[in-house]
Amino acid sequence: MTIYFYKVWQPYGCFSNFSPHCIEIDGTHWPTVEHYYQAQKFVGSPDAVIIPFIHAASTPEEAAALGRCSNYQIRPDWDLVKITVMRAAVFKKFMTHPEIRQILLVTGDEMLVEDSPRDYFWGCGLDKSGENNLGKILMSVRTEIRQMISYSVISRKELSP
Ligand SMILES: Nc1nc(O)c(N)c(N[C@@H]2O[C@H](COP(=O)(O)O)[C@@H](O)[C@H]2O)n1
Repeated sequence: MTIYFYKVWQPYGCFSNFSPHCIEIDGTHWPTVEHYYQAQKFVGSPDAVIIPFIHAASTPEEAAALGRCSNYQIRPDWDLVKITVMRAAVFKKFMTHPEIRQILLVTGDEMLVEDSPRDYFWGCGLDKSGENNLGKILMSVRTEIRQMISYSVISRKELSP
């Protein structure tokens, strides 16, 4: 059975990048994956001054609005790096928070799909034909964490709620 997720307050809302699960990457603390992801659009760009404002945004929605503002110039290699950037952040989120790691692992081998009606890249889009790259990342993170458990890189005990 395919598992659809989208908004934070809906079932499996912890799979959304807008969920309130902080991450630390390269020594910087980010309130959500969305804050980190949106800020990375401007690393090395002429508009890098926007990064601290995205970092300080009071909600992920605000961070996303700043990151999507067409007045600011995105780094030229963004399309090449955005999947790698997103995967690193999503992996960090599920390594940091054992309670949602457990939710992810309990989905077994089910297909995970971001049910965004507008986003055909990260989600499946309105007609479900989208690329679902966020769902693919979550499934790949799930596989990686499972492998780490079987190699005992993280202990089974650590996975107990
Ligand atoms: N929960 C949620 N609410 C929204 O309004 C969304 N658009 C999304 N999708 C996420 O948006 C991010 C993509 O942003 P860009 O289009 O690249 O600026 C990404 O995190 C999607 O998962 N989710």
